[in-house]
Amino acid sequence: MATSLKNLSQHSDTNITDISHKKFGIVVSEWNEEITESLYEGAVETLRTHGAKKENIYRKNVPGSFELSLGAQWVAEVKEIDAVICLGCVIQGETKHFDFICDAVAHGITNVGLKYNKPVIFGVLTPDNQQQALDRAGGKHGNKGDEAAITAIKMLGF
Ligand SMILES: Nc1c(NC[C@H](O)[C@H](O)[C@H](O)CO)[nH]c(=O)[nH]c1=O
Ligand SMILES: CC(=O)[C@@H](O)COP(=O)(O)O
Repeated sequence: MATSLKNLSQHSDTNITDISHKKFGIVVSEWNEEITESLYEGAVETLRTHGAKKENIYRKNVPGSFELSLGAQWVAEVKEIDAVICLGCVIQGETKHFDFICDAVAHGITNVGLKYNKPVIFGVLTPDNQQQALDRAGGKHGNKGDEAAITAIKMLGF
């Protein structure tokens, strides 16, 4: 279902796992910082609301979304980390660069989760423009960071 038809921050709180002792790594791209900081705030707020301890949430910055995969690997290889959330925003430009980044980061993040057998969540916005990004980073369509955090929690409960 398209995000425009649902809210990223509306989710069922039923069957949410006890995460009071779980440790989360959040990898944040510094490109489009205004957006990614909002995603980060949404993710942390959601984790804390559902019981995660502040001291169990670790942040790792990377320059851009293309670097999220390696950043996720550096975090996922730490055995104490239970789940990794990757946050970024890749905005379409004039060239195919957008496609290459999005493809690389989607595949890269997937491979890290499979390699380390732990949830590595794709919290990357891929909008056509800045307004679409703002709408999904705490705007009218909710917050992708919130959605990513809920996804991590649900995966820990499976
Ligand atoms: N244009 C965007 C980028 N570009 C930078 C790449 O992610 C990468 O850092 C560079 O190609 C060097 O490897 N990154 C974003 O996250 N968002 C963009 O809109
Ligand atoms: C997604 C990007 O890397 C973007 O900033 C590149 O813009 P352009 O395709 O106009 O070079």
